[in-house]
Amino acid sequence: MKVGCVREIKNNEFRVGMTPDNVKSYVNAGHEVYIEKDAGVGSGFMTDEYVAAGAVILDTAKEVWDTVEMMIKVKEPLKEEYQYFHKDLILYTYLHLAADRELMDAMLEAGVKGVAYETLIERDRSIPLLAPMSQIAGRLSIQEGAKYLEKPFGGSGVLLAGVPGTPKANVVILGAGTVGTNACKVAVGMGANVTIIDISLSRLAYLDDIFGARIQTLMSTDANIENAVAQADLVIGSVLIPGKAAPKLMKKAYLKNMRPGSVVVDVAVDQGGCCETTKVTYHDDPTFVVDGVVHYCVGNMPGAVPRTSTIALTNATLKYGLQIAGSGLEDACRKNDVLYSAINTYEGEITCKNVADSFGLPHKEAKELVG
Ligand SMILES: NC(=O)C1=CN([C@@H]2O[C@H](COP(=O)(O)OP(=O)(O)OC[C@H]3O[C@@H](n4cnc5c(N)ncnc54)[C@H](O)[C@@H]3O)[C@@H](O)[C@H]2O)C=CC1
Ligand SMILES: CC(=O)C(=O)O
Repeated sequence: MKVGCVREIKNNEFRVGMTPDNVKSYVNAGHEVYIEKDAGVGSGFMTDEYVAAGAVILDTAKEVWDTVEMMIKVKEPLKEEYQYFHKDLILYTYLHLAADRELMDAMLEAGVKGVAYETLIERDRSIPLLAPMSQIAGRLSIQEGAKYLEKPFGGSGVLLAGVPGTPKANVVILGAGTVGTNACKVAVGMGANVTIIDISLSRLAYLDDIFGARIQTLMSTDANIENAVAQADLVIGSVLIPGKAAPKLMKKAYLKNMRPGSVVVDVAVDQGGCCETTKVTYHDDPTFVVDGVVHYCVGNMPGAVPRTSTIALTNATLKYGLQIAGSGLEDACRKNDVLYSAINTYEGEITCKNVADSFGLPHKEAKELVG
């Protein structure tokens, strides 16, 4: 199959869909690989490394889009990229369609086969193509939160760990999955008081086992969230219902109970965010203030540490990408039925129930359409 990747064009996005090592794996498996010139430079992968691995370098994104049968990206395509969509194109990337109706409509209109990293669910219910970026975003969320708590960045001037004789900062984490656990690890490591909230008691029990008395776990109820947030210096939004728009757990009214200069980092912004006041921000202007509370809502947080992120992401995407390229999407699904869960759009139909439900639209099961 002809596969390839282009340079990401989202604001301050420096990750790339394929490393030179990935190229070698595809070439060794008999595929042709096309890479846009300088696509990997932001992650420290130079064009001559791609050439040495066996890639054909093309000067423009258009040439790559027009050549490949499977496009391997990182972020959802932006409007400028919709012109390259066509029937039979396999688009293998993060899509987050529940937060982007325009993209979904463009993909449906063109008949694109959209394979979304974030909805590929393995047999053990893990989300292997989301997990590495969630690990990174979870760890970054505390780092960013700590920064925006600093007074010169608009924060309340609280140090997460405090010092002897002063209160530690209170960190409240909404969602105890991969982002939440990684945020918890860093916040505990930095010496903050951590409260973590989830609807899954088994998940809370797991965290209780891991962190013991160093954290407080709470069931996700409106009352628990409202009370915890009122005491919080830093709130991390990290809930997910795969494919679906995030539930708005953090109400606007709660902000008034928080100390001015407290910070909300809504990592779940890529699924629409779990705070009523969330709106998408970008790395070059990442925060805004509502009712005195600083909001950080960057949808591509791992793009800030692209070398680590690209390697972590492609470690996970390579295996499934080779399966799709090796047999074609349809046959690859028959051989590994886990792949059906990643197909969000297929020849003009929505094939992910949670995406369809987010817009009140019907869907068809990918298995029925693909066969
Ligand atoms: N902004 C960014 O750059 C990035 C954003 N993300 C996003 O972060 C979000 C979280 O991802 P993961 O941690 O990997 O998901 P996950 O599936 O590992 O964890 C989500 C957790 O949310 C919990 N949850 C669901 N509904 C809830 C509710 N009503 N109350 C409390 N908890 C609830 C689930 O039980 C689960 O434990 C996703 O939207 C993901 O796309 C991930 C990586 C980067
Ligand atoms: C998960 C995602 O969308 C990202 O890493 O940018």
